[in-house]
Amino acid sequence: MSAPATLAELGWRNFFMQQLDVDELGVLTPARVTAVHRAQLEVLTEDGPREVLPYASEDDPELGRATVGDWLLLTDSVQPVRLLERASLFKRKPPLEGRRTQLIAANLDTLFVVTSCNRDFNVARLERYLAMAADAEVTPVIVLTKVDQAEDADSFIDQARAISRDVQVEALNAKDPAQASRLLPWCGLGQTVAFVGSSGVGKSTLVNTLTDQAIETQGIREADARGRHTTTHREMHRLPSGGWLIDTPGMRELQLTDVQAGIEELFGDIEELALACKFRDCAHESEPGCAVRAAVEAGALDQARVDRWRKLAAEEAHNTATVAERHRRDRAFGKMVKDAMSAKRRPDRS
Ligand SMILES: Nc1nc2c(ncn2[C@@H]2O[C@H](COP(=O)(O)OP(=O)(O)OP(=O)(O)O)[C@@H](O)[C@H]2O)c(=O)[nH]1
Ligand SMILES: [Zn+2]
Repeated sequence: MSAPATLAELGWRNFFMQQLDVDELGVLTPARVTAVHRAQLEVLTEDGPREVLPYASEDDPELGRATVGDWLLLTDSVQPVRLLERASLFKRKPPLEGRRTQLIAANLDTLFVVTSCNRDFNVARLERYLAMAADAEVTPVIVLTKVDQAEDADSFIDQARAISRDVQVEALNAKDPAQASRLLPWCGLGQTVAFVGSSGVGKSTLVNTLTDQAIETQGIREADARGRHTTTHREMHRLPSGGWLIDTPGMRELQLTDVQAGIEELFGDIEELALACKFRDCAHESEPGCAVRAAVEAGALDQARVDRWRKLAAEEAHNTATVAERHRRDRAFGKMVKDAMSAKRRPDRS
């Protein structure tokens, strides 16, 4: 797995090549970012892995920061020369005003949107994922897992197909290598993919089946030069089929992003109705003066849509809380590191 890869194997293509001047061609080394840390980036070049300093373009400090999947141009120095324009980018607006946009992953080719043929299946959520993929300029593929456990897998497949004619749907048993291999056409040489979907839908199972090796949730164990297994921080992993899997916390949280905007867009009519409920904290169940229930009873509103809206809104409330909580913890940790670093640096300054 740590054997050097050619540029093409790393995902290099004309789109990136064209961004180099003739005089840069022989001099600068293209490098793909495989992990982002506070103080350094892990990259892969044709000659193997390297560590360089984080990079931010002066022209665009907001979006011009190198993230996982990005292409950088290097000299022998640890300071990258330039960030190449991206073919695609997953980013996320910060939940708080004034904070920087979070860059999640760059230069993905395919986003596998995974859901199961069971209660996880949710058309609205799928639509939201597809919208995110479109926004990032990445091709989405809907993957329906657990067909082996569903009595009526066809009805899920039909519903998924009905969402968009432009989106391919693959229905499979994630545990069966022969069926999982139907995703291989998207995971070929130099292709970069990622999996998104709720917890428990079979993302790890699919990756395991595709890589035919045990992958721990915390990190992928890769053999080092001596054949020892070491857990690396790498966030971009090579698949045996020649593709690259991007697996980062940000990617895993993608489902939670900008959900509020999505809910407003998909269920704006219901949210508006809810404003007319007698009680501000109306659960739209048995409260008197519930405008939402009244609309359902009058046949103006579909109960199934109301249920979907309530489930999504509840999920969003839960997720926002957990993300906010995690960010609080991250910030506390970040501060601790910063304090420790400045304590170490202080003697040199004086
Ligand atoms: N029978 C069957 N079981 C499946 C299938 N896909 C996943 N499972 C099982 O469902 C459970 C959850 O699968 P995971 O692969 O851990 O789900 P995940 O999406 O990675 O979940 P998180 O790591 O929490 O995000 C495991 O016990 C799998 O064995 C499938 O297609 N068929
Ligand atoms: Zn109500």
